Amino acid sequence: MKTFDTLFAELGRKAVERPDGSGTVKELDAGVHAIGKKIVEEAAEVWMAAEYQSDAELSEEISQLLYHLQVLMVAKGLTLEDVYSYL
Ligand SMILES: N=c1c2ncn([C@@H]3O[C@H](COP(=O)(O)OP(=O)(O)OP(=O)(O)O)[C@@H](O)[C@H]3O)c2ncn1[C@@H]1O[C@H](COP(=O)(O)O)[C@@H](O)[C@H]1O
Repeated sequence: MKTFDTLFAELGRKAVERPDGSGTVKELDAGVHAIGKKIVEEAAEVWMAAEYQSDAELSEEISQLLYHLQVLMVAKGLTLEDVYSYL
């Protein structure tokens, strides 16, 4: 099963290798402003799912929010340690 750390490593590789068809590359190219908007959108979907949808749907929305947060981390050049140091 993929974890937060293994997904982050995968996204870092995508950013460097820039494979065709990667949604991550497309999102990175769109820039921090666009990524930030996606994060806000996904956060709202998490909120709504928590109030009105199933646990499975909530879990999926949370996974998408985590993904977009990771894309922002890659876009800004942050490492996992940068974030973990505040946990
Ligand atoms: N975990 C994810 C992941 N979670 C969410 N998303 C993207 O986030 C978006 C989900 O947003 P929405 O629910 O709003 O769906 P949508 O409205 O149809 O999406 P858009 O129209 O905004 O693109 C979709 O575009 C998904 O492709 C993800 N895209 C990729 N990954 C993983 O990231 C890795 C790299 O992916 P690629 O860069 O695409 O190869 C792979 O392991 C993927 O499984």
